[in-house]
Amino acid sequence: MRIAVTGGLGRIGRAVVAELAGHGHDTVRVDVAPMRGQGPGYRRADLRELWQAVDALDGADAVVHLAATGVPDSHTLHPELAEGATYTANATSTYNVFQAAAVHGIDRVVWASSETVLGPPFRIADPVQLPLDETHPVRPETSYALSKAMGEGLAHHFAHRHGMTPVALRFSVVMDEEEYAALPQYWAEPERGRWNLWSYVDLADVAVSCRLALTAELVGATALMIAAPDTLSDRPTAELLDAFCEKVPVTRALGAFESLQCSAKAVELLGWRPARSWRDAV
Ligand SMILES: NC(=O)C1=CN([C@@H]2O[C@H](COP(=O)(O)OP(=O)(O)OC[C@H]3O[C@@H](n4cnc5c(N)ncnc54)[C@H](O)[C@@H]3O)[C@@H](O)[C@H]2O)C=CC1
Ligand SMILES: O=C(O)[C@H]1OC(=O)[C@H](O)[C@@H](O)[C@@H]1O
Repeated sequence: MRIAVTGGLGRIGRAVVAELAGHGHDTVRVDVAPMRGQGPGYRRADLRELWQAVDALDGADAVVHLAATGVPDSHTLHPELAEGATYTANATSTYNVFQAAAVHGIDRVVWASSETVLGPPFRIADPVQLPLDETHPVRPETSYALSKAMGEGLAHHFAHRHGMTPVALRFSVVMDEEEYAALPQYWAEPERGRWNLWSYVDLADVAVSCRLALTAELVGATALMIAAPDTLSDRPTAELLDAFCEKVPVTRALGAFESLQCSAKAVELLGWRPARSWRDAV
């Protein structure tokens, strides 16, 4: 397959391009950032412009859409303005990518949503229930999360109107070996991980989830949690729940260090088997 990878020069994009190339796919990196030695594997495009998205996806059989931004609040005295810029950039780019896919008759757009659509950092409200899974209400607390939730809404429209089968992958915080080495320094302050329930996902496993989502047999728009099966913490999950989530209902028995973000649906629908844990590296 010939696959356009938006945000292909970014951190996850580079891993996805390598994963797809390793499985015999042709890739085109679509990015607003310039790439030295531009060639057939790269198209520069600012996806906030529809015509640029349409040009960039010409000739692709499928899309992995990773391009997004989080504008730092410190860019302005009024953080609401930075929030608006983040929302507009991401919601518009995601609309444009879906619309460009419709123009070219591309059915499968695999794209980066986020764990944050379900409420992290949980400053406004606690989770409704744990572990988090696809049955939890979508309750974004930030404009970045709102832009991802809007993308999930757009995906349903494009599935309904054009028969597309978009797959939203709700990545947890993406980490790699370098970051695993730094983890022990946070163990004295377990409260720091509460904002996303001590969850993470390995970069290489994320790349595999994108590849599998390109060919999984799915109907309509799908959204899937993508998190490692274990927590980032050295403390058992039951202890974390007692200490930091005592008021949140827990819907089932959990393993000793089991994640509070459940990816069982991705395991079932994609055949995704997250293979890498910080516990093997530290
Ligand atoms: N890194 C993480 O922990 C998580 C990331 N995500 C999502 O995964 C995706 C990829 O994330 P990363 O690789 O970490 O980000 P990154 O910042 O390393 O890469 C994003 C890429 O998108 C490009 N880009 C931004 N705006 C663009 C535009 N208007 N047109 C074309 N290209 C544009 C950037 O130049 C960059 O190369 C993003 O959608 C992000 O929201 C979701 C959950 C967790
Ligand atoms: O890129 C980031 O840092 C953020 O991206 C996301 O969408 C993750 O879900 C969030 O928890 C990360 O903090």
